[in-house]
Amino acid sequence: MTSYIKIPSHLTPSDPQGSELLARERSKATFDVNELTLALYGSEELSRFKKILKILESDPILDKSNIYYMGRTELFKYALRKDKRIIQLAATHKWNVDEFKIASRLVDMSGPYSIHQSMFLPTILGQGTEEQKRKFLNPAIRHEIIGCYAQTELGHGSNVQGLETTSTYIPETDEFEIHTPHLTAAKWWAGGLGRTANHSVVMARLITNGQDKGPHPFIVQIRDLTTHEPLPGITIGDIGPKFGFNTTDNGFMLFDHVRIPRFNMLSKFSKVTKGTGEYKNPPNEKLSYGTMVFVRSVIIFNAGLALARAATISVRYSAVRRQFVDKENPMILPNGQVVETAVLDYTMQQYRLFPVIAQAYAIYFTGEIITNLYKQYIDQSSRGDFSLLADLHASTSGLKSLTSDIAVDSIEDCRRSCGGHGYSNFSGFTRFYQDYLPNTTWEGDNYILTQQTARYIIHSKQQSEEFSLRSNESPTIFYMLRYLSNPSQKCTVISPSDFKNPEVQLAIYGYRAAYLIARAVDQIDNHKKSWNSMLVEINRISRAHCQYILVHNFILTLQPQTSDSMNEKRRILHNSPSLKTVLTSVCNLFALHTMEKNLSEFLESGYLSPKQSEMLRVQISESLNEIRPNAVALVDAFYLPDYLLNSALGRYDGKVYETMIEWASKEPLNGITLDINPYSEKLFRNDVKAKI
Ligand SMILES: CCCCCCCCCCCCCCCCCCCCC/C=C/C(=O)SCCNC(=O)CCNC(=O)[C@H](O)C(C)(C)COP(=O)(O)OP(=O)(O)OC[C@H]1O[C@@H](n2cnc3c(N)ncnc32)[C@H](O)[C@@H]1OP(=O)(O)O
Ligand SMILES: Cc1cc2nc3c(=O)[nH]c(=O)nc-3n(C[C@H](O)[C@H](O)[C@H](O)COP(=O)(O)OP(=O)(O)OC[C@H]3O[C@@H](n4cnc5c(N)ncnc54)[C@H](O)[C@@H]3O)c2cc1C
Repeated sequence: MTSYIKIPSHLTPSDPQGSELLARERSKATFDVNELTLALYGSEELSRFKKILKILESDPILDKSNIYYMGRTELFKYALRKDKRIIQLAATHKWNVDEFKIASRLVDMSGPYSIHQSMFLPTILGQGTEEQKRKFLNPAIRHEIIGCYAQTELGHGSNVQGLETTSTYIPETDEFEIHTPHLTAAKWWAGGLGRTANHSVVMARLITNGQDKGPHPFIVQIRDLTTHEPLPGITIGDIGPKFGFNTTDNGFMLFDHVRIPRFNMLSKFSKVTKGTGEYKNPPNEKLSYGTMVFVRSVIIFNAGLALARAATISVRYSAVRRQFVDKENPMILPNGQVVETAVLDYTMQQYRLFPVIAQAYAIYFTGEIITNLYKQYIDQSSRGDFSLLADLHASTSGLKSLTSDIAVDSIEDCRRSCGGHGYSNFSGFTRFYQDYLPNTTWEGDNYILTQQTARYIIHSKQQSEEFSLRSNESPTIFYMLRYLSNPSQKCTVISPSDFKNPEVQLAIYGYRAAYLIARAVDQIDNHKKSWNSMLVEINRISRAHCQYILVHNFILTLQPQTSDSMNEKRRILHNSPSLKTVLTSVCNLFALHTMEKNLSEFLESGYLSPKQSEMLRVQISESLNEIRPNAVALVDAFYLPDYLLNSALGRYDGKVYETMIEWASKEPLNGITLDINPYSEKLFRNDVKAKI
């Protein structure tokens, strides 16, 4: 890339250098970073990760050095090129789906093919018959056809039952007719639809024999495979500039009585019979919503990665950035020189950043557990057993909502913790934050999804017989019986360090969730409160329940397990006392900091007393001290390479200032000739001049 300004090469940052500061931090760690990385990824995934990183880093098409200076159209073209390149590399190196996912994660830019991979393929895989998979899935995997997922409409997104696009069965020709009856039925937002896709999953109301069977998925070819023009009767466009996600062409689409073969209704679960138009019910009504459950589970895992990334940038930068001399405890170099204090040493900075490290680990572990639960569901459902679906839907909905909310808030907190440089694109936060933001809205708005979780829990509580039955089976609500059976219990903490006891933590979280649930049920059942009037409480219930799950899963991950049930990752963790010690501090911080942030609910239930809440704060401060020497090592363990971070502030080598000035010198604005004379005639084009 061209440098437009020559920077004097003899200048270096004042001592100590960033690399020296980070090296010092790393030397303080009480555990082996490589060991923790292995415990997070496992040896197989880590070696694949390293192999793929090497390929991507050295590929000129996937070079990221220019992207901070690009406008939307240029960025979109870059994203298209990089999407094509990943597909070519996947073919050359024979990557499997997991390797493809690693590459996409490292290249880190949504693109025109992203929704093809994340929603179009999974929908056909999950909802298509074997014949449909042969026809659509195989060419789609080879990217011979490119698809999108068009569910949301201009007038409806959250309310899937309210979708207006129709798909009417025509027995005479054995076809469906897809139609947009109103402007509000225009498909809107579908990623990849605007300029790229030639096929789409279209969620439309199935009408057969005059009966409306509600939204179902259909495969519709939308563009000509040779000319790439929209097919007759279909109007398509890009929806225009957005808050972020501008490397993807989100589109709109209108249908004017477009015919597709009956074969194109994805029919793994429900069918329409040739000629008679008879409708065969699915085994579970909500199976056509299956792609959303899958993507929500991925969003939970991704929230952990997003937090890890935000924490890595801000913790490393805070170790390099120095401001003021802390007179009571000055930073002294080996040569005796007193220097300004690293901002990471200020307790306020620690209080802002270390909980983000803890959130990343907590959500990462729950993400793994949910991914496994999803796999278990897929396995069982392939044998016709859908019993896990209700619980999976409830937990993925609430956790998707909670974890993406946490991530959005913490990414912004981390950005702000980097001061002014956090506002520069070179921080690595700008597009990362903008592109992460829609996770709180897509795949179900976060407030709406909490209603799904709370309703499942409330129903379970209302039907107490079924509740005790379900609570034995359900991995997510078993705690409630224990606390509901004895509502006058009190928290046993008598000194701050008692808060470190996992049993105590679980009891506090369990009691608070059970209390909120019981109170809401009382309001609904005995005071006849409407659902709408209870929405704020309902949101609280889902959050309380999901926070319990996060804490429970973290504790579970650290508990000794039988060696049979342990995979390689857990074995590494359990065989290393130093890893367990540091992660126990991280787990405590997560549980206690989250408690403090929601303190009013814990106090209100009467389980925790004001005196105990004071002790809680003392213990949080203690946990921050425990984590301090390991802060940089804990983020290093996430193993997020510079190629992914693309951040001047979060570089592994700490060369923050050298990179800032080098990247600034490449700003194209520095290279253009400007006429700054306010009276210059050249400012106006002739047509504009004529109007003056
Ligand atoms: C080399 C190989 C190359 C190949 C490469 C492959 C690479 C693969 C890579 C894959 C990687 C994946 C990565 C993913 C990354 C993530 C990026 C994602 C990008 C996403 C872009 C955005 C897309 C979208 O947003 S699509 C649109 C999403 N829309 C929504 O989510 C709408 C939200 N609304 C709803 O879901 C519903 O309307 C709802 C749930 C709010 C209400 O539904 P309802 O029908 O009105 O139902 P209700 O009356 O409330 O409930 C009735 C009953 O049904 C239960 N229920 C509801 N939903 C479900 C469900 N989904 N599943 C199961 N059960 C459900 C509900 O609980 C009720 O039950 P009962 O109470 O028992 O009656
Ligand atoms: C970047 C991006 C990419 C997307 N990609 C796709 C895609 O590829 N395919 C696709 O089909 N869709 C896509 N979407 C659409 C997305 O799924 C919807 O925007 C999302 O489901 C929210 O629906 P909505 O826009 O209708 O919000 P609305 O439901 O209109 O929400 C507006 C407000 O009303 C509140 N609200 C609504 N109903 C209730 C209620 N019952 N109780 C309480 N509060 C309520 C919500 O909380 C929210 O605050 C994408 C969206 C974005 C931003």
